[in-house]
Amino acid sequence: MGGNPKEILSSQSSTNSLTLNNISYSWKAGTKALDNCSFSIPTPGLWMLVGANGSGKSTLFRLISGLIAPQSGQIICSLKPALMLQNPDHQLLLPSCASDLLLSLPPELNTQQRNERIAFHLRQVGLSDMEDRPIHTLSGGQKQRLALAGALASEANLLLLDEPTALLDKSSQKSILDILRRISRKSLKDPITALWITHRLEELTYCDGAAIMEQGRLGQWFSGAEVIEKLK
Ligand SMILES: Nc1ncnc2c1ncn2[C@@H]1O[C@H](COP(=O)(O)OP(=O)(O)OP(=O)(O)O)[C@@H](O)[C@H]1O
Repeated sequence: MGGNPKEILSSQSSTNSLTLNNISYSWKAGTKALDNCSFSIPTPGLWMLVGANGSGKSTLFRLISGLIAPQSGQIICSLKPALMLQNPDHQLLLPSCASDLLLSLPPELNTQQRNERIAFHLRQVGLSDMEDRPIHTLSGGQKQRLALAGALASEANLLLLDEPTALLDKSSQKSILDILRRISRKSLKDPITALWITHRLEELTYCDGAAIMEQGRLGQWFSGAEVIEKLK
């Protein structure tokens, strides 16, 4: 997919973790989904995107994750991305929690290291000792947390979360938000950078910054409270 010219750069020397310069993308059907979109995420943290249906948010995530290539502009990314979707059933593949996580782990680990990593990532998302649990017995919220554990097991440090709580109740929503806030804290040794698309405005109270997507462009970063005020 994609066209000319396209350029995705990986840069360890970049001072920003993720920068997009003048990215445009039109789907084959002719829809211009992104139109000269530019922004930077300067530090790790939990960053949220809001915007009307069709404003280009999911297309943006497909570009950052490398599933499609920009038709013009430049993506500079020094992080390893992982995409998380609304419905965890679209991401979980194997029958048990441990076997599913195994798929995401780096291949060079030995058995003991794999088991330790699986236990660690399950603990990280509040699913301690659930290695042998069949996935079909998990609640929707637990499945979404397992999908998150899979992203972390793959050593991704840029999580692209496309409405990850859209199908969840309030309590499961809060547990995912709490985990994301915890693993993206700047005081950690290796904090995660999370970009989170939401239509649930109450979620903006959890973020380090939020921006509004309009007609294929992302606006400037504000606090979550400021964005809630603008959208009222
Ligand atoms: N696979 C595709 N093929 C063709 N057009 C697409 C495709 N995906 C998205 N589009 C179009 O690109 C535009 C932007 O869509 P996109 O899904 O990126 O917006 P969005 O902001 O994520 O919307 P929503 O909030 O509804 O998820 C829309 O006009 C959409 O119809």
